[in-house]
Amino acid sequence: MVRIQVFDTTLRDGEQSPGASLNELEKLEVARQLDALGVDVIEAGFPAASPGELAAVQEICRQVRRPTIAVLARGNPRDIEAAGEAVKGAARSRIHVFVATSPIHMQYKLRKSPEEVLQIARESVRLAAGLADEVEFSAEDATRSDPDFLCRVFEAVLSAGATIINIPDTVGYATPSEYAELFRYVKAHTSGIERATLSAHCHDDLGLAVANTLAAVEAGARQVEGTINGIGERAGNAALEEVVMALKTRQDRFPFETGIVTEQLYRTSRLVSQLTGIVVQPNKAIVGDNAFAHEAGIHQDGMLKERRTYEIMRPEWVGQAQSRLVLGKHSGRHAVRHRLEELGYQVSDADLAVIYERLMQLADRKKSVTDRDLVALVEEHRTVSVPERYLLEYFHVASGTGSVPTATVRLRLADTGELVQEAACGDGPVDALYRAIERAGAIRAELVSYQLQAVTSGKDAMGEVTVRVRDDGQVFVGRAASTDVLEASARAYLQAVNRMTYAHQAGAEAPAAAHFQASEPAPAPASGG
Ligand SMILES: CC(=O)SCCNC(=O)CCNC(=O)[C@H](O)C(C)(C)COP(=O)(O)OP(=O)(O)OC[C@H]1O[C@@H](n2cnc3c(N)ncnc32)[C@H](O)[C@@H]1OP(=O)(O)O
Ligand SMILES: CC(C)C(=O)C(=O)O
Repeated sequence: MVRIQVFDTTLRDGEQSPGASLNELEKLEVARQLDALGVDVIEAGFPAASPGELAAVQEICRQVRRPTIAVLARGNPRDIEAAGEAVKGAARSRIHVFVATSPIHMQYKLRKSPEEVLQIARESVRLAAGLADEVEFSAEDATRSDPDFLCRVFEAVLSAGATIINIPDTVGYATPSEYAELFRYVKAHTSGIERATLSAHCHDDLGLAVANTLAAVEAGARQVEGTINGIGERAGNAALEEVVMALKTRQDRFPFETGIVTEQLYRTSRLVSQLTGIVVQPNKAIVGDNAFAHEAGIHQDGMLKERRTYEIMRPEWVGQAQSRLVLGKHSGRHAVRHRLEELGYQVSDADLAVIYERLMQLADRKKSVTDRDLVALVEEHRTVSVPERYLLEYFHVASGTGSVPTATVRLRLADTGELVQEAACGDGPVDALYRAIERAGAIRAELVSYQLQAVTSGKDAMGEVTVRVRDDGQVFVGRAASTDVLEASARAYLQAVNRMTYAHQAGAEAPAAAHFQASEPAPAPASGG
């Protein structure tokens, strides 16, 4: 199978991302990881830029021996000699010479005529050819260059010793069909081009870098250039992990192989992100945290039945741990049941219906629902196993500095359907709430303890309230969780009271899990709350 060469320029073009500069040790660490990833060429830097850059490249050449080490140079003797000096210790070296060929670059930036540019390109490549194992030539801004002039330049550099011809879309201007057409044109109109490897180097100004790279491969490119996480000048370069996985996943379109150990992609992405400080967006293809996460119920159901319904790649292929079914307001019952089973809970359809409804209410209030949230809902539901006499219809609590906490509560009495409403003041909002509940339901219970704990962290964390009430020497427990701690407090209290009432009515003890003997050491009662 034909092999596509993977040219990684994270340490050169990637490092041109604002704020992404790496020191010598960091560059070496990335180079080692790129070696483990299996790239064919590491473009390690631009030696003429600074003595530190030159030293970093020299160290990479000494220590990273499998891949070819390339360095970039402008078309002038100073840059090319620095490049030669930098890579002379490499196991296999490449000098990458570039000269701009578009009218706008030649006229305004280089201030040179096309003939002068052609001459510079030829002489530079000739000089470089004597200083490294191989020379790559890039016609900067090729996609805005005159194609016939481009072919003349390529013929000149091929005869001067270049063996890799790069056709960069420097400013991310091309569309996929145009870029492919340019490759076909160059192949058809440049004599000697068949001896060279054609290379694609795309920028992402219009978000087309990966698409353009793949189009170039279809049109004959046999080297792809890019960076990890797509970092690079301006909007960045083609993301190598995306290019490589497109080639691997769509073998029907791209019957090629690469030397990439794809299982190393995620780890490489994390390292580059950590060292450059450039965060990977969660929805980033291949290496983003959500790349294999499914939130919508229909998708989750499909995934559970057959993962290929919604996944074209396995997360393990790219080194991501596993697919995730994220619980949230778009989740369906299949996914909730599945997660519960993974957490060790077998639930009946009726139980699932209740837990699902509570989960949806929670998801409306909370950005993400965690396993701990789900467990809290299940535990709360499991303890609500007696008929409820008092049902909470409504509550309102007013409290603040310098005011008397006041609560209004409306309960429905299950046996008669009657609605009862009362208000009360208290030492604190919870106290006021509990007094209002007691009045509305004509309830007599001694509050033994009140405990509030956060189930998860963050501003939208669920608070879980556990309440113990005592009557006739027996202690009854109620527990409820909600993002609103007052709501959790009201529901937990009513749950304990409902159990107590049930125990009295039935003339028997409430279910074992639902009460404790009075002798159980209980936490101290809440004060004021
Ligand atoms: C498309 C790309 O990504 S190209 C690579 C970009 N990378 C870098 O620029 C690496 C970091 N750059 C640097 O450290 C510095 O810019 C250096 C050391 C390269 C040059 O610094 P300076 O000598 O101060 O020049 P400066 O950067 O201000 O200007 C660039 C000069 O190079 C010239 N130049 C640009 N490209 C080329 C080229 N391919 N061949 C020859 N000359 C070139 C410009 O015309 C300009 O020349 P002038 O001074 O005669 O007008
Ligand atoms: C030097 C070349 C390859 C480049 O980075 C570009 O044109 O974008």
